[in-house]
Amino acid sequence: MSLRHKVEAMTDQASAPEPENPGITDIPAEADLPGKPTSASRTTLSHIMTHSDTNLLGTVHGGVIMKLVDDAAGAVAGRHSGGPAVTASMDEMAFLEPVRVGDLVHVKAQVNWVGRTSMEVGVRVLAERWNESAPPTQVGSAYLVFAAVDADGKPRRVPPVLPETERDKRRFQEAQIRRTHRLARRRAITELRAQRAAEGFED
Ligand SMILES: CCCCCCCCCCCCCCCC(=O)SCCNC(=O)CCNC(=O)[C@H](O)C(C)(C)COP(=O)(O)OP(=O)(O)OC[C@H]1O[C@@H](n2cnc3c(N)ncnc32)[C@H](O)[C@@H]1OP(=O)(O)O
Repeated sequence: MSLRHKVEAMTDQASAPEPENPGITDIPAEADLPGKPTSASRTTLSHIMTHSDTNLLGTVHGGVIMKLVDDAAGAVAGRHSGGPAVTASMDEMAFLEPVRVGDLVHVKAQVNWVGRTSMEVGVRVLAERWNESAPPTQVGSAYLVFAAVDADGKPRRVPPVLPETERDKRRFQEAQIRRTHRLARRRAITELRAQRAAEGFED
């Protein structure tokens, strides 16, 4: 599938009629998947940071945090979709405070939004000293898109997510904004590349 076709195949959640897409595992229209509440798959992954997690500066490596973020988000996506799901993208990974050896890190993840075969998972990273009773502080956040896949690695349908609280509803709406921006950015870049190629520029 060409990039242009892929971008155009990325549609918004369940609002538009389902386009033909032979790449997606076929589920009969009548077999509408029942929605799942946000809380059903919300997950927290906790991990104590040790010396093996540090970078050359002595603080915890960003890649260690990103691995935990991917793991927690993957568990949420797997739970929500009822099977395997793969990371399609990770964006807006923010590191707000350094994390240190001896910090107990909590990675909290939930499904913010779902499309046809993809899910946006929002993640908050909190840290607290392992031996103090002070409340944890937020040290990072990220948004990841996961695609649910079948045994052949092909995208498969995911159940709708049912936001429960006002915070869930706000996150759902914000995720739709990010989705729109992802699509617009990819489309603009694809069109720019096509235009440059048509004008004879070589990369
Ligand atoms: C009960 C069970 C419990 C299970 C409990 C399990 C617990 C377990 C815990 C551990 C969890 C570890 C989690 C690690 C997770 C990895 O580390 S996975 C490894 C890294 N990732 C990969 O290898 C993925 C490689 N990429 C691919 O396989 C394919 O590109 C993909 C992602 C399947 C997409 O395939 P495609 O042919 O491009 O399909 P396409 O129809 O165009 O796109 C499918 C959907 O993805 C979206 N999409 C595709 N690309 C992008 C992109 N770049 N950005 C945003 N969205 C995108 C599309 O918009 C579309 O969404 P919908 O409109 O259908 O909603």
